[in-house]
Amino acid sequence: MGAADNLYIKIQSSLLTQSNLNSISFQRLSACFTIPPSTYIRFAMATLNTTTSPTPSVSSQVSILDFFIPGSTGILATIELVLSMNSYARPLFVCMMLVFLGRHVCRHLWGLAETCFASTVHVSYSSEVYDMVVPWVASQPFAHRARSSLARVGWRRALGGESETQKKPLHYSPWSGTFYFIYKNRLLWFRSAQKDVGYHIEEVVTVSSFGSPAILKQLFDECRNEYLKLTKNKTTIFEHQDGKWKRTKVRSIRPISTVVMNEEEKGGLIKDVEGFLDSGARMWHANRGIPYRRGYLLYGPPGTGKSSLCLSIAGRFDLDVYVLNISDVDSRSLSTLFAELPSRCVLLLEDVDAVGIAQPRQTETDTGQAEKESAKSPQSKGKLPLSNLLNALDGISSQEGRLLMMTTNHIEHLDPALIRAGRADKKIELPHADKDVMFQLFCLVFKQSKDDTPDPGEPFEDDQTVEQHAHGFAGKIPEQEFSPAEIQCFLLEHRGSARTAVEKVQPWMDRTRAERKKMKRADSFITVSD
Ligand SMILES: Nc1ncnc2c1ncn2[C@@H]1O[C@H](COP(=O)(O)OP(=O)(O)OP(=O)(O)O)[C@@H](O)[C@H]1O
Repeated sequence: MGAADNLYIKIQSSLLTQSNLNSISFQRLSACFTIPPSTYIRFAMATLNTTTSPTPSVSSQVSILDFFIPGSTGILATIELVLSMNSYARPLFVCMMLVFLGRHVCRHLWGLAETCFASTVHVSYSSEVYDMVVPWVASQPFAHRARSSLARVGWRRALGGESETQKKPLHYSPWSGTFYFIYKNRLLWFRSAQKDVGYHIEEVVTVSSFGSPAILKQLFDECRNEYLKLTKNKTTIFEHQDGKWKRTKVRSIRPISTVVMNEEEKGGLIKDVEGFLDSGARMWHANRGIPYRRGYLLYGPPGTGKSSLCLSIAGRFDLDVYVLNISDVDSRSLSTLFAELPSRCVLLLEDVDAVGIAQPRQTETDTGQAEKESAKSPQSKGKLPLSNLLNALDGISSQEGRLLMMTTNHIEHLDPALIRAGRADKKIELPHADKDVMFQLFCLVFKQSKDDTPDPGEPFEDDQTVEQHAHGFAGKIPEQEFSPAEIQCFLLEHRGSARTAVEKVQPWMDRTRAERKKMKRADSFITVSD
């Protein structure tokens, strides 16, 4: 048995003679020497069998010392171990200890220098700044060399910076660690970490540098410019997750000319929005004490272009769209979400007649009572009291300068308070297609645009021919029977030939009517059996 083994036995025997102090010392010592506990126990048992002296040894005093100065047993044991080593092992051991201690000292010194001299910018995952900074970081050479990274699918596509043809492209960003890089001749470092934000763990990234934060601001400006370049001519859509807005999609702007509707109504709407977003409008409203907000209600049957119109308006005026899903939000997150809206944006409430708002309506001031009742009633479970929504729409926390767009298929089901003037300043109906809408939809699909690649298998039809067919097409379909979505769907099936589309329209109408009848019958069957 070597000297080191003797030492374990000596110390261990003393540890076992102590009462509850022993377990503490035992663990510390075994951790210090990285000896498996089983080996330790074997030595200890052997010692117990041979050492029967009832008087406390020097080692037992060492164990008591450990109680007062934690870790002292380990240090003393290490010293004793080093002294007992042979001439080759000792320098090796000392070197290892020096490296180990050196690393600790360096880490502490670096931490101290960071605390005293470094500037840091923190960015949380839920912030839009994250989408500006992390893609920039991921595109840097140091990120490609990072040995620890996080892989994601379709991340830059969501930013609009990638062709849609790639299937599930993978993207990597540095993850879990400190990544140093040089930016404008300055040393910067990037870190990512998980932070507990109360109800969930959120990723937070930081970028730091020594000295003034000016260099970090330059970097963040660059990231922002890149982001704006990527999202130029795009409409960014935000949805809420865990009570926070999160960018979910970036779509190409839909030109307003592609939304086919009554031209007078469309022109009126564009003019109204233009006037509202005018540079002097905010001051004009403030001077007159009128809340600087505007609301629109778009109503009509499904597939008549309500959502398309909202998106086109947002694209036309370079506004982001914030989609509020009423059935998925409680009163508390509702006010946070409203407070966090930017000053110029479209707030979209789709299908406001659908589930999600608890009825009957409470008085607007009685919000607490309303919430209690909505929680009690099984039917309204998960529903938001209407009073809360109304308060959020024009309460003090509601952001000025936002455009509210509400869509519904059933205007008759809406509470008058929700669509009163001031909340819905303009009400626009999008009905089923009339002759003009059919004509325009036909031209939209069949007229050649400069970006089209002609299909060599199909005969070329010039604009005049297409218009002639369009008149024929509109003449065959009765007004107010089919939605623009249905007509568009049919036209796309025959997009190779305008002539064929006109020829096939009658069988299509018969088929669609038969399908509707079938669905109605199935619907009434379900209702009766309910
Ligand atoms: N007026 C229209 N002009 C051009 N395209 C339209 C029009 N109406 C519908 N469409 C097309 O039909 C599809 C569905 O349209 P959209 O979602 O805007 O209808 P909606 O009225 O919002 O429907 P829903 O009430 O079911 O939400 C889209 O692809 C859109 O391009």
